[in-house]
Amino acid sequence: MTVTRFSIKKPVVLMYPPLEQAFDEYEDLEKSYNAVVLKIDAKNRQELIHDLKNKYKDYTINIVATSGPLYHHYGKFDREIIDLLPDLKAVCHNGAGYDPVDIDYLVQKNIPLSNVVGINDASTADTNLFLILATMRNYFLGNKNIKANKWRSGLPIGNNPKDKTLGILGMGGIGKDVNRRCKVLGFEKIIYYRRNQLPSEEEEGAEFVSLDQLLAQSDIISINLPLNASTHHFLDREQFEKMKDGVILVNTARGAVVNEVSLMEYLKNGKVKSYGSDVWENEPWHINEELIKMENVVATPHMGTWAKEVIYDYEAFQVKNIKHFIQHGKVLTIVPEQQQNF
Ligand SMILES: O=CC(=O)O
Repeated sequence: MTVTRFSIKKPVVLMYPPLEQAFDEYEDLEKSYNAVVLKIDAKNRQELIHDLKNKYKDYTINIVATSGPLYHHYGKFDREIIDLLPDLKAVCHNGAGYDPVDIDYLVQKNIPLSNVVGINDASTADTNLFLILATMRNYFLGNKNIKANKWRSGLPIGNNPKDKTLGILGMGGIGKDVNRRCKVLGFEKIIYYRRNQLPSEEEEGAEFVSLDQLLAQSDIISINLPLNASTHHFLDREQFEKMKDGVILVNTARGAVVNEVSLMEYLKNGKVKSYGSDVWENEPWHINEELIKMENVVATPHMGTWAKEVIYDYEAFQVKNIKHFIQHGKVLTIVPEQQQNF
């Protein structure tokens, strides 16, 4: 297939690495959409800035394909980088959470940003479920014990979901999938908090409560809020004080939704019994080592979407957004901050 009616005649797509799976989709972008795909190979932010000023200076880069790992290599896709791209018309992010991109600056510049919607829900909820069970039943300590030839010696006894209340903080796509999975585990009650109550068919049996009620009633709190300016350190001392003694926290959202320094105090004094998390403030290179090494912390390195099928679908979805923009001058899944403008 050759697409002929472009709203951008000679699209140039700058790609932040790494491409893991959907090579065929990117090839099609080059073949059928007449696009030039530039794959960044800079080793760090300084090199990237140097390349944008020199190696790529003669390209009219219209679209940038960003990804979570870009942040690991180059830091935020922010004003400093965006200002080096005078022909930029759209940014298509390969991820549901787009905190590695400076959305405020894109809003100011009227440049649309798309993210990936829906694809990561089930896979992240699976990780959530793993962390809930690992923390409630101490499977992670059991794993350590048996490898040290200690069987159950010194292994604290776990708890079942029976008689327990699970609180889901943030009931978007992932929160809803957590609810579906946890319903079969036999919790006494599943409650949730979000800005607005969901229609009952989307609640699927979970009960809408206020934030304070959720903090006070939950035995396990599942954190499923996106990270943005209003959710940064959403859980801090004030909220920990309102929780039940011995509460368990599980986080597959973003590390910085929790103030990790305060959390450590509450993990040490036992108010928080354990913390299961896939996400960390300042991941991946500057995570709080003291926190991840604590006995009552189950830590995984952001594996919520780390499944071959999800990565392929993410990349293919990103390409779909790019193609749509090339053809129609619009992205398919504009982020909430820009929904009124595009
Ligand atoms: O963390 C995963 C994502 O934002 O897609």
